[in-house]
Amino acid sequence: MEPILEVKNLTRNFGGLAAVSNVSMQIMPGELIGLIGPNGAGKTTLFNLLTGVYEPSEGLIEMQVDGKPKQIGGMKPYKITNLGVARTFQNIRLFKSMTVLENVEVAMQRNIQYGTMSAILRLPKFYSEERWIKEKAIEYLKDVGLYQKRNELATNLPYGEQRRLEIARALAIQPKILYLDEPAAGMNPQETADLTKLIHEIREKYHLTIILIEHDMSLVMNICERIYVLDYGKMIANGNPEEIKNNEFVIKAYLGEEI
Ligand SMILES: Nc1ncnc2c1ncn2[C@@H]1O[C@H](COP(=O)(O)OP(=O)(O)OP(=O)(O)O)[C@@H](O)[C@H]1O
Repeated sequence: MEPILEVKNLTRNFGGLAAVSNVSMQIMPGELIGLIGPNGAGKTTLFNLLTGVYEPSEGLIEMQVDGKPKQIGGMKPYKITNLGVARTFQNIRLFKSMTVLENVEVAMQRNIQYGTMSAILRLPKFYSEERWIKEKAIEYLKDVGLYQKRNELATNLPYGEQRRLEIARALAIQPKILYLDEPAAGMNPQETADLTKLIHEIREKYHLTIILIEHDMSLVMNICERIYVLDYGKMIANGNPEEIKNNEFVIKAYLGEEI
């Protein structure tokens, strides 16, 4: 099997600072990967490179598209989205004055505008685009457990549910790869446990490859099969949770912190 994503010697400089420095990664389809590292290690910058927000200073990002590797480093974000890449953000980005359902519908409409939903072309004529969007949006809301709240304003949802809504919006892109930036931030232990279950469920149902940045180590160690560790822009380790917990470079990088 070929990797769905391969990062080769990726570097991003900001002035004199290499926020991401000579990073390489190989991600297989269906993997659930953790990306960890102390504050300022370069995790968000790496996500921004992978999703087209930043252009690489050096290096390649190759994604498997139609059976061959395509260089996506430096492509516009919407083009990368089109290839089946979705993300959620550290600071939640919902349309707060829209309902929960409308938030997902809007994400789907955008996707259609960009022409990625070829499925819609195969619909019978009487089956309107609008109806199809609504049905799919409802399905995503059911997936994340927000169906009962579909008519509430997004802004009125508790924090943990807003994060779930972000995941529903990301699913509306119909992604192959899903990046989650600190999905458990601000969640209580019960919400975090529910989120863990949700991440597993959506991975199975939609055959996703998931890469998540997370400071909650118990979550990372619990659900990730493999973990990459960044420190000062460099990838210092890569392995399964047990290997990472016992890695001397990782222990040093997190000195004084609980791993
Ligand atoms: N647009 C930018 N311009 C200049 N410096 C930047 C920019 N974005 C990030 N940096 C710097 O790059 C380094 C890595 O930052 P980044 O936000 O990627 O780290 P992080 O691992 O996501 O941190 P955290 O866990 O605190 O979110 C930091 O030193 C940061 O100040």
